[in-house]
Amino acid sequence: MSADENRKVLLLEAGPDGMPVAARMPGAWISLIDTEYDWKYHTVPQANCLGRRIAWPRGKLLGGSGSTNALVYMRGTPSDYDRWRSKGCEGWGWDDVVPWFRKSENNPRLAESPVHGSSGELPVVDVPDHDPAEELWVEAAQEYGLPYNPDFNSGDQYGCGFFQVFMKDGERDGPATAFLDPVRARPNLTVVTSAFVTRLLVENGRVRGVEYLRNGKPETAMADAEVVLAGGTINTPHLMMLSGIGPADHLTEHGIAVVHDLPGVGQSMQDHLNCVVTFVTNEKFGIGGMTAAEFEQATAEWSDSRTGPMANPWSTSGGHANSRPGLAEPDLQIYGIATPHRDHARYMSTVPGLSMFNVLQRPKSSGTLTLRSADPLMHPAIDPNYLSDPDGEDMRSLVGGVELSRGIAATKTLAPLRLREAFPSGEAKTKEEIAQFVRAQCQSIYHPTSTCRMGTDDMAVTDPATLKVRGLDGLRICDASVFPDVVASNIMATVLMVAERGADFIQQ
Ligand SMILES: Cc1cc2nc3c(=O)[nH]c(=O)nc-3n(C[C@H](O)[C@H](O)[C@H](O)COP(=O)(O)OP(=O)(O)OC[C@H]3O[C@@H](n4cnc5c(N)ncnc54)[C@H](O)[C@@H]3O)c2cc1C
Repeated sequence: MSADENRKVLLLEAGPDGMPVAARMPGAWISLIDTEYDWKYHTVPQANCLGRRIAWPRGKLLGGSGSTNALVYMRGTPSDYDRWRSKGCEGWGWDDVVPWFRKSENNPRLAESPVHGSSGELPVVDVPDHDPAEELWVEAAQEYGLPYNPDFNSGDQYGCGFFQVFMKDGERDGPATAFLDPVRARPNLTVVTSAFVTRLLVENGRVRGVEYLRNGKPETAMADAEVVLAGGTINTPHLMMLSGIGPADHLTEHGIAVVHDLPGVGQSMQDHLNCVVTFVTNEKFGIGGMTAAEFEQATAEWSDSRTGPMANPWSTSGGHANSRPGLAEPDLQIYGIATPHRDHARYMSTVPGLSMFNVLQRPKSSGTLTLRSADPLMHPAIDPNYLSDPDGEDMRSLVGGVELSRGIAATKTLAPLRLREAFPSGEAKTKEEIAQFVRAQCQSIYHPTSTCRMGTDDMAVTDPATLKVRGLDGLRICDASVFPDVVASNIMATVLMVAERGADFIQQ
């Protein structure tokens, strides 16, 4: 937006300025969860997951979750965006969106491909050093029957291989470093960090500015042209509801004056659910086999030369597969992670091994985000309503995923490791026992979307032709909350595509 020097742009970010080392070091992203760089959200108790509250980390720093995530660059499939178009989002089909993906991409290996870009801000590359454990898992997945796929973003996701990442010279690159840092000195751009926006100021049907807290003190910023919300799937609808924009009955319940009745705000929420099957071995294998001294050495190597095991986010050996015969497209994204951890490495194993992720890519369940209170400091109630689809298709996919992991673990390629399936999935034999394991252990892979979804129906919040909030002047949304539904991939590449389009709409 600030490329046009006739515009003045104010960027307000709730998190602190600067990027901690753990955000820059690809192998350390997981250590940012539950820190001051995380909003530390949890779902409400999930009825179909034995009443568990499931962690939903969200990045709280410049670049948002794009500065704390696992670095995987993955687009959805052509059918995802064509479905968006057929749901009333004219201009958002695959052919329409490919140029916007290409615009921000700088992909040296795939520069010749008509669907990839080579001159954008975001470097999309292969991880320079794969661990032999990752290579072995990809070999095993091929033996199991998945074809090797050299480019998961070509429009055909099926198969196994190595995911590409947004990284430059061994360091994370992303929204903050690739897009913001290079233009931060522009005189028409002001960045204010530690600024927590608490309310939109609306007058006569037009958003005029925002109120925010800076170091605990209330401040106001007024916008001559417009306010663009990019707070993400949780915070954008939360802020709108706190400001009186949302379902009228719900706002009234919380004593908030209704400014604009928009029943779809906070509805239609989707997420990708992950079920992890862990296998252990006594062989020295992968990062799970590294000693504390070796870890220290790897960290020192990264600090000196940006190479070695810590230049790897440990999330790139994977693929897309079908949980059962008869599916038109893969319903699972799978990963072979070179350590047998639990809950995204919050709990580690005492011996080496493999974690095989099975991520439900096309969930049929959807949920809601609602207010707990009119206090902006109180977290909203996040209810993805996991595994609630009446036909039980979501559960069938994840049960199939557990069987798929077992199939890969049983290949001849992995036989020398003498893998043992760990507790608790190891105890689950029948389909019902596996389903109970899924209910007891599934977790989010942190891809929530669609709480202010685009569309033209009565429940749509955002106009697909402009990304403006429907029925209100001076307010646009540019984040994952506008997705009409979740795409079958990690979602940051699609968020950047939405942002490119949003910038273009503003320019017009
Ligand atoms: C741990 C983790 C791993 C992930 N791994 C991957 C991956 O490998 N690949 C991938 O594609 N996706 C991944 N994702 C998902 C992806 O990173 C996010 O979905 C994506 O970044 C969402 O972008 P967004 O702009 O919608 O929101 P966010 O990235 O969440 O950005 C919102 C920004 O707004 C700020 N903000 C919010 N509310 C306010 C307020 N009231 N006032 C001021 N500022 C505010 C936040 O602090 C944040 O900086 C991961 C996510 C997480 C959390």
